[in-house]
Amino acid sequence: MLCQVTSTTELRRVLYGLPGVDEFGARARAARLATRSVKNESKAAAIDLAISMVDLTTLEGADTPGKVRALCGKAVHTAPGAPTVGAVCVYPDLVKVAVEALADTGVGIASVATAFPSGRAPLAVKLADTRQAVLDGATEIDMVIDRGAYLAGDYAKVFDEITAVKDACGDAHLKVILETGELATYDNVRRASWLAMLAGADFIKTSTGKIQPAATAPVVLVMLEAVRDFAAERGRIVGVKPAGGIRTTKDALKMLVQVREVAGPRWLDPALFRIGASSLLNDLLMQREKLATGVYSGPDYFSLD
Ligand SMILES: O=C[C@H](O)COP(=O)(O)O
Repeated sequence: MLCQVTSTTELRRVLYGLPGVDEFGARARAARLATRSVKNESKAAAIDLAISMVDLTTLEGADTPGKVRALCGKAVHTAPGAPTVGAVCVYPDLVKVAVEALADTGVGIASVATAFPSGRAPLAVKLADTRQAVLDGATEIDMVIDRGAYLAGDYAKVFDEITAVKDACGDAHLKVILETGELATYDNVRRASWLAMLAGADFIKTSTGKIQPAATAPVVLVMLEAVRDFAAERGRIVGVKPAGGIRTTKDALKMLVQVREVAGPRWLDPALFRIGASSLLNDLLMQREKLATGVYSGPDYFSLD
């Protein structure tokens, strides 16, 4: 089975051949799944799984080396007996700081190369940004697609950019951010998911966290369907990363239910599902503590996200 397409004509044929998304159906199914709760006896394991899936993120203009070091400390020392997070996610110029702070911890180092968050830069600049981040030690690259080109129907340009960035990644994993809040329709979300996967994405990611709406339940559902169908039709497993506005344990656990029910249990693994979040970890740790001791320790007990 072919994972990738070999011509622009084939790319358009595959993308236009995708069935349209039943918007009402997607919203209704997402809402139905959101009413399902994780059973109490499985909750502790689900919270630990969610912790291991967090891409602990700081993407502010005011980020400092000290802030990144503190974030890395938190990524590793979550709570006694708790797993580390999946990765920290930082701007490219702070990758070296994270590499030093996370040496020998097994925590991934993700970086938002490619002129994040707008993606508005010449390809050569995006490739240089990517290569430098990888050279500095990033193990995962979160690239943004060119939404302008996508919305203008120039799928070949978006495809070529993703394949070029994938090439520049070398051994680093590539997460492709669709910025679904700017794609306007669920059909676009499905088509952009397929485009990214055909171009070689290791993960498809909803959002930069800078645009609303971000990781809504129906959008995540459409993307989970896309990776499931892509695996069935093309034989390659691609991960999913919702990001943006995910702040509570309740939201994270609802996502795990969606993952299991829509994509399948195989995706309940940090190698295939991540949650990009700047302020989710504390709530996961608080709920974990509450489950173990019966009492809330309060937000002051934990360092700030
Ligand atoms: O990639 C991750 C996002 O930037 C995080 O967004 P957030 O600050 O809303 O959690």
